[in-house]
Amino acid sequence: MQVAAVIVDVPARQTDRPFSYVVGSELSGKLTVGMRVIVPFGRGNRLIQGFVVGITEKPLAETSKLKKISEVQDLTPVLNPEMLALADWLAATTFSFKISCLQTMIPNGLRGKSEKIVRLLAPEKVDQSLKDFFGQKAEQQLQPAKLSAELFRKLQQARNAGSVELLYQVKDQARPRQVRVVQGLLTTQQAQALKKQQRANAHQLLNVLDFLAKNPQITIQQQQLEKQIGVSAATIRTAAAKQWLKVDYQVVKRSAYDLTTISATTAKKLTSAQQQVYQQVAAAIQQQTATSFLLEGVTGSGKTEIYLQLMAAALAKKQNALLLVPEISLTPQMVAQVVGRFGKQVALLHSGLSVGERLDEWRRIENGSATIIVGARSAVFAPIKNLGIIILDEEHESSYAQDNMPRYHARDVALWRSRYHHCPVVLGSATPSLESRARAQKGVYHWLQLPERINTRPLPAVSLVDMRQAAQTSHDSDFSNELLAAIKQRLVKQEQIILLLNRRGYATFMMCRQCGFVLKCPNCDISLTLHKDQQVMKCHYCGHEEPIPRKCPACGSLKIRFYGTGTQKIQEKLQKYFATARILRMDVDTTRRKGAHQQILQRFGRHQADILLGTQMIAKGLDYPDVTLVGVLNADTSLSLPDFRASEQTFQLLTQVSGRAGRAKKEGKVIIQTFNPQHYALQFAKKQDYEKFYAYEMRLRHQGDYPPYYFTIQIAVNAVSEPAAVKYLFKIAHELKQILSPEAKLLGPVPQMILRIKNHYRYHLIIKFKHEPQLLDYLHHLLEKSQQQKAVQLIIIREPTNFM
Ligand SMILES: Nc1ncnc2c1ncn2[C@@H]1O[C@H](COP(=O)(O)OP(=O)(O)OP(=O)(O)O)[C@@H](O)[C@H]1O
Ligand SMILES: [Zn+2]
Ligand SMILES: [Zn+2]
Repeated sequence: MQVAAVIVDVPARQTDRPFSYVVGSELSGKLTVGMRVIVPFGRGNRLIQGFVVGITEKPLAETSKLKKISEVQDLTPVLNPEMLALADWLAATTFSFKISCLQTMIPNGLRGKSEKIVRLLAPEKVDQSLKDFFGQKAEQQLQPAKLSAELFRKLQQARNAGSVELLYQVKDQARPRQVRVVQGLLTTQQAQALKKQQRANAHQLLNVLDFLAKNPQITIQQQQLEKQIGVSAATIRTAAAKQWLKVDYQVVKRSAYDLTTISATTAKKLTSAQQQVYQQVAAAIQQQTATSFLLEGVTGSGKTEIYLQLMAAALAKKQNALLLVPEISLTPQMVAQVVGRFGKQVALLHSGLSVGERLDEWRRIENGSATIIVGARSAVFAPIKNLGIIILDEEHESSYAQDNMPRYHARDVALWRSRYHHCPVVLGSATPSLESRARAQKGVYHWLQLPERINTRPLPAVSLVDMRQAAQTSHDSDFSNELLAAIKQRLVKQEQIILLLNRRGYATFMMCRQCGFVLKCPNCDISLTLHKDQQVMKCHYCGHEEPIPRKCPACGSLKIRFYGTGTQKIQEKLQKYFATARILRMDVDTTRRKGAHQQILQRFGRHQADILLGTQMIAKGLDYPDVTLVGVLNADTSLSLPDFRASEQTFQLLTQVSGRAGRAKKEGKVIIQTFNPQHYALQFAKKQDYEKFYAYEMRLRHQGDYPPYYFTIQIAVNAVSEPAAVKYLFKIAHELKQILSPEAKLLGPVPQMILRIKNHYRYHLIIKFKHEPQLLDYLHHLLEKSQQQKAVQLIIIREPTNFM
């Protein structure tokens, strides 16, 4: 008898292991490892999705108590052996549930959503309200939240009485896309005859019939007919009923990009500096060695062109290539470059795609019709076979680390896959993370450098404006006179400007000047941000919204003020200063709509706007020749965070955004406004001197026993009850003290920077260590035991991106 080991879709500690199911004879030969199945689970035998991770033969006697697989969802496995092995590794190293790892590897569209269905068994036994609920149908989807309490109670009673049955159904979230196509059934004469008889009274319909008759071979999308000839769907229905035309369905592939708008590009002749870098990596592609390269190249040094030619080298060997970019660098420019070079063999995976588009791209990768894959973090799991090279651009970006389970870093996964495929990895950045740079220095990574811009273009001159002094001469606390003058100058010369302000919204908090009251989120310990365009106060942590108060909620005074500055307010001010300037704003609020992000950048790229104002979204990857001024309104936002990486991230952000200026013929200039002009991160950013920054920061990290000198693990607990969280974490701290060696350091337990989010209290501790052979076992054991802690959530994060 065949028995399958199945990881079920119940993300919990208790169920984090394979369950055994009998493979019925009807499935024998059809089921293989890596397929999705539907299985009954638990006492109620509800149907849920699972992944087959093993199949064995067992004597019949041993299988009598086992449940049977209900359904197989795939004809071919969705997870190949590489992905299954990767999931094992990922679950173990990131303290994650196996099911979470498996699901991360497949597109959302294939993640089965379990639906509750109620079926009416005995219509004669139920009352009118239930009959109305079912209407003409025998089955209805059950969404308790959408039912009245009364109706829900009646359904339960009917279920107990046996007149209604409760079922579970698992469905893929996306299906192949189908469109309606139309084909004519009349000859030209027949269509003309109808016209004469005026039988078809609608003028447009006659045109349609005429068109179809003249093109007997054509099947045309109904939507297209509706748009081009202006015929309505109803008219087409009528015509179909009269057998004048035929309406059918056709499966079409959704596309992640529009090939018609992208022009082909050819390889540039590499400069000798580029050539040197290229040759070393190309040699590793040829020899199929899993070498890891750190490519440290200043902004505008031509890293992208090297990536493109390395991918071409892999293709020439009949191998495939993976290019990872931070979400926000997936700009129209990047897409145009890669698609322009490689055409329709490119697959794109990014969050702007619909569930269906993503699924179609994934299928193209899986069946080998896409050979070049470009995508953000999760694309590191793309089911590419025969990888020839992996490139991770802007490797220092924190968006490569996922902050919910599985808490993986795309860089680590890329390194794992490179070993699996025996192919090189290139980690590229103008400002590498300290970790990567330290590894390069130790020889763990092969270190490649591009110290100059293409054509020895100079890096832009950077000046710091001390906002403490500026306040004495400028009336505006957001804009110094220098910055305003520089903007004006560029506008006159019809050059472009990029402005960075790392805060969205209008004003960051509301305070009462009478009593000092600050309006906070009811669910989180954080003040609410004013969003003027939507006329609400918003919490940026939980999404809570409430009306803008007209008087103080505490004392009733009318003397309330909105303080702090967000992108909306800056946009308003800019427009006042420069009435005719065309300003684009790019932040979470303006890019929510699908494709909005692309549209904004396209308009800016075509020079249909003068100023691009935005949050850190605008800092990376942009390459526009007319941008000659970059302004940073408040460089201190990220500097003031209580985190050991605050300086590093500030330096990286400032260097990246500065690098947008003066990339072509015209000289670039950067103005950074700050209240901390003496801070080393700002001083080194001013000089754009990564080397000095690195040396200085490493010294501090060494003194403070921080990464990359120490490994770190964060243990966080969340609970509705604050004492429960505290008590649990102190118990863990106590146990840790018993097992850790004197060399290891324990920070905390302390409250996290924001103590309460979504009504959960958050405490954490940090372990810094070099070599603790017992620690990982203890942590796995701790997670195992944590299932008894129902009211407290335990989260273990290896190498957290911050200590907040
Ligand atoms: N070999 C070459 N000859 C001529 N122009 C080149 C060459 N290589 C790159 N360029 C051009 O130089 C500019 C900068 O290159 P690119 O955008 O690749 O830099 P980058 O290193 O990726 O920069 P960043 O880190 O700032 O994104 C681009 O406009 C690119 O087209
Ligand atoms: Zn008040
Ligand atoms: Zn909130």
